[in-house]
Amino acid sequence: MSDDTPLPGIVITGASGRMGQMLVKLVAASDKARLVGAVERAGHPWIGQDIGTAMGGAALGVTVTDDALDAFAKAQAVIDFTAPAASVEFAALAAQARAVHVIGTTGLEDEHLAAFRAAARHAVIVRAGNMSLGVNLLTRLTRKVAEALDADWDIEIVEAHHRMKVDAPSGTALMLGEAAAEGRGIDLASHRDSGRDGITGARKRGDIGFSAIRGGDVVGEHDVIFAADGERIVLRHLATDRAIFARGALKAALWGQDRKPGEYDMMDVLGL
Ligand SMILES: NC(=O)C1=CN([C@@H]2O[C@H](COP(=O)(O)OP(=O)(O)OC[C@H]3O[C@@H](n4cnc5c(N)ncnc54)[C@H](OP(=O)(O)O)[C@@H]3O)[C@@H](O)[C@H]2O)C=CC1
Ligand SMILES: O=C(O)C1=N[C@H](C(=O)O)C[C@H](O)C1
Repeated sequence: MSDDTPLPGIVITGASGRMGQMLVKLVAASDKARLVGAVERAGHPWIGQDIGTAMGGAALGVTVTDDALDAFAKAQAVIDFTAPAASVEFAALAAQARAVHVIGTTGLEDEHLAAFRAAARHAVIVRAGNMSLGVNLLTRLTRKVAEALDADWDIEIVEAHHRMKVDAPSGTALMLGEAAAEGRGIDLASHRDSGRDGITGARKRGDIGFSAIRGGDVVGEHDVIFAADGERIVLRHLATDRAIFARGALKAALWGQDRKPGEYDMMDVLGL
């Protein structure tokens, strides 16, 4: 007997971006979901074109639009790797359309998080600063190691990304920092040390330090360093292909179907 339930329809926002194009290709090729929309900002040169041909490939039968609500109304999920203000706007529209909203956007401030919280009263939001299996596992390991070590072990997080990245520290570095702080039983906000420059004074015991490298086409590299007198532990994740983030996001969009409204993360999706 065949199952006639249609596959979940997915809209990609920021469809011309690095992650947007990766997601368009992944969803269009998937046998678990359908690509039903591609959204870009008003005035973008791709508006009105088929997303496949705009990307330089075969037509995919989906026209790029700037009417997000109209696109979301035809979808079961929205995958959104754009910019903080855009993701806030999309969260309200996805909630209105009752579509699952998967948010990969980073560089978020408290005001953006509050807007997501409000939208999640009406719809499912799955958000993570990193959607890859490897980084989410690293996050768990970081928490575990931080739990086992006291403040004689200085925690430093070093990240490297491509020259076009606009936010620092990366969303992943902050995720790792939160996990380290949780493991140690402290609050990250009052122990965060990012942006050292000049005569900074000696390192403050118990702080969690962040350093960011930007250059070339680095997809994403994260080290969590636990440094004590005479020894160091380094936990490392290297991303060499953005497909890892796209695969995680699609998994989240499918996982979110039929869940209760609320905020979820990749730990929920991956069962970690
Ligand atoms: N959570 C994760 O696993 C990952 C998260 N990211 C995060 O995803 C985000 C995007 O990264 P990346 O793809 O490299 O960035 P890009 O700059 O390549 O892409 C962002 C896209 O979003 C579009 N956009 C911005 N504002 C709007 C809007 N209001 N309406 C519609 N489209 C809009 C941009 O259009 P325009 O060019 O016209 O501004 C652009 O096409 C970043 O925050 C990054 O840190 C990235 C990888 C993995
Ligand atoms: O901007 C990127 O490229 C990435 N952003 C995310 C982050 O800020 O951590 C995830 C990944 O590292 C790539």
